Amino acid sequence: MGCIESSPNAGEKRANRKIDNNLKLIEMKNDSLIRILLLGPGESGKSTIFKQLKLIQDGEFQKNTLKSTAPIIRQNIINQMKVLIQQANKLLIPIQQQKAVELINKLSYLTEWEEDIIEALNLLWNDPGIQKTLTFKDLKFHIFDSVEYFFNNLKRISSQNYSPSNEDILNCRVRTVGINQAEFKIKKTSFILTDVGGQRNERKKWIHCFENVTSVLFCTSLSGYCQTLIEDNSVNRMKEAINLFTEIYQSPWFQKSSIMLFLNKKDIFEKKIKKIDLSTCFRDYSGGKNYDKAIQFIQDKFLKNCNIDKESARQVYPFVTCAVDTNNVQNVIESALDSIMRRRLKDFGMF
Ligand SMILES: Nc1nc2c(ncn2[C@@H]2O[C@H](COP(=O)(O)OP(=O)(O)OP(=O)(O)O)[C@@H](O)[C@H]2O)c(=O)[nH]1
Ligand SMILES: [Mg+2]
Repeated sequence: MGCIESSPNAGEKRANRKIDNNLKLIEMKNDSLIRILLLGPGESGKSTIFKQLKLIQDGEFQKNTLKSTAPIIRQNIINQMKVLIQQANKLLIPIQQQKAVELINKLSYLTEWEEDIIEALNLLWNDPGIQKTLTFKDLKFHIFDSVEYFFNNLKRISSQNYSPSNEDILNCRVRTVGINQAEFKIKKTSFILTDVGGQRNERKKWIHCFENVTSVLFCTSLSGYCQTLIEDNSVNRMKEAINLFTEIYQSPWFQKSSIMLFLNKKDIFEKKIKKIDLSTCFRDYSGGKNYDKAIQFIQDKFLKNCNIDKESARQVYPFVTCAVDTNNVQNVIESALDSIMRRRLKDFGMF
């Protein structure tokens, strides 16, 4: 007589599923570590996100970071004042404090500031000519986004025992040359994060980090819609970022990677959009100086070349971010990590 095998009851099925899932989890853990690659054009905020993750993980910046960043911040300040002086001359805007101009123009790399330098910087920052020149930033010339932040904190930064605050470090600008990598553990998820230089000449090095990427975190500056590239002042920054994003999305390297789109610098964008219409960049925009409409329009422009409606296509996860705001980055990163983990579980057939 043949033996009829009884089919498993609901309890057994549940138990089997649990074993299956546990095996898949082990397989998934063994598969490889999560690798996240920060990509995007220059000055979009990649390294600021990288710094934020260090801060979120460790709770504070290390002493050697504080020590090495202080002179860079002071150099940022001197260099940006030189830019303002040069642009005032170019725009034929008179500067009253000519002695201060001479002193600042003479300076090269400095680690300490003497009293006369501090005074010259103060006088120049309050000079009507420099303030007038500043109103032409973006439209006529480029200057660091953090220029106002640092000059508004000049008194503290010029003090003798100055040690940078977390905010100072996050606002400090150092162009990335080459590749930086670190391992992080946030919300029990371990991952390797790679930060690269975004300016055009740096992008040649990107290919070295393209293998086995779980997720690409593409950073773009929302405030770039009225700016041109440092590398080529005939190219609009936002248009360059959209082209780059499309290239990354379509690249064969990332066909299995999830893509996070960080529409960054929302704080700067919020102020700028009230003054400069988005139609200066996109003629087909007609939403006026409205923050939400403008963000939606930009997001659609980035996603227009991604096949997000098609079933087979990969998901792009857009986030509107402010990389200098630790709480915002923490929330966004946790949510991005959730999406990455969910996507991995799906890839391993677990839901
Ligand atoms: N206000 C504001 N400033 C930001 C934000 N994100 C970045 N910045 C500033 O923008 C500047 C450029 O940021 P980085 O993180 O150096 O840009 P990056 O993408 O790493 O640039 P590269 O290294 O040249 O590729 C820094 O001074 C940051 O402090 C933001 O959301 N808001
Ligand atoms: Mg960088």
